[in-house]
Amino acid sequence: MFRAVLKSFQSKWKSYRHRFVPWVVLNLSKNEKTLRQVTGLSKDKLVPDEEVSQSLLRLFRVLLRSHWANHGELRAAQTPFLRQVTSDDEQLCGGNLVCGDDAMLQSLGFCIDRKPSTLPFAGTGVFVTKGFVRKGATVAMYPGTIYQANEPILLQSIRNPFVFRCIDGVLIDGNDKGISKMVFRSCSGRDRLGPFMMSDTSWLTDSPQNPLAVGQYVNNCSNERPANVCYQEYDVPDTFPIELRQYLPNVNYSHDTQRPLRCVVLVSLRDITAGEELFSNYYTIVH
Ligand SMILES: C[S@@+](CC[C@H](N)C(=O)[O-])C[C@H]1O[C@@H](n2cnc3c(N)ncnc32)[C@H](O)[C@@H]1O
Repeated sequence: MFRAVLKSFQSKWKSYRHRFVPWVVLNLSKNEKTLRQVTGLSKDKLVPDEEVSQSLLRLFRVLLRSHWANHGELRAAQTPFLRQVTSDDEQLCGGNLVCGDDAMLQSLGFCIDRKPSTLPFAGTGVFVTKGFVRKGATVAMYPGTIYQANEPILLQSIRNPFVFRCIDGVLIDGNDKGISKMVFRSCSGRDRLGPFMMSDTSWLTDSPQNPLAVGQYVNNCSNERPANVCYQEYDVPDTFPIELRQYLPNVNYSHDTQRPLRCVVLVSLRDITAGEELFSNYYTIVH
């Protein structure tokens, strides 16, 4: 009997696409109705990676332009890409600088922010605060340190509800406190390339430079509050401009990782209006 239960648990466990490890263990039998079911890994992507890239590039270009105007030291690091972004955007925006919320509203058509969840005892949640989110939009990013399947995360994972698991065993530690925070800062400092940072550490504060980087605070859906966003893996392509990587809220734990940087984005499952809280699905079963 015990063996049969264990076997069923193991097979269920293996097919989970994303999971917050401690949360799944405690809630495995709850809310079966809210499980997201997909029929194959390739079907799990709601939008193509190219669309995700386009959204990120649109936002990051606006952020870069504002950063450029406010940080004189960047001007010393002129590259053809920087020259092009600043001159293009001057024409597009008529010289008006925007940052934070405004950058998001201008480039994506909506803003998101953290606030107390509408669910009892669920702590902080993430809300659409302005504008309108169309189905299939990139609504948020899941920030944190990336651990490949064979890398040790034991200390950082103790009592940590922000450890997110992808199907290939890659883990993302999105905790913005304690040892997780120290690890992220240290890896981010290590990976800079000349004048360019390869990742953004400001998601560890109350005001992230990249306003999408709050996806770790999105709460799990329930029977009453169905999911309106879902997780989607996004491996940063080699062609992603070096000058814009400073807005990526992820960094590899190991400095010699031989694969593209893993990010996870949250994509809207339907149109979402201002005032709505975002709910994801902590469990996805791949058949
Ligand atoms: C990744 S964190 C999400 C952010 C969290 N709300 C916070 O304020 O830190 C996951 C934790 O949020 C809480 N949570 C998420 N969804 C919930 C729900 N539907 N009801 C109650 N608590 C929830 C659980 O404590 C869970 O371990």
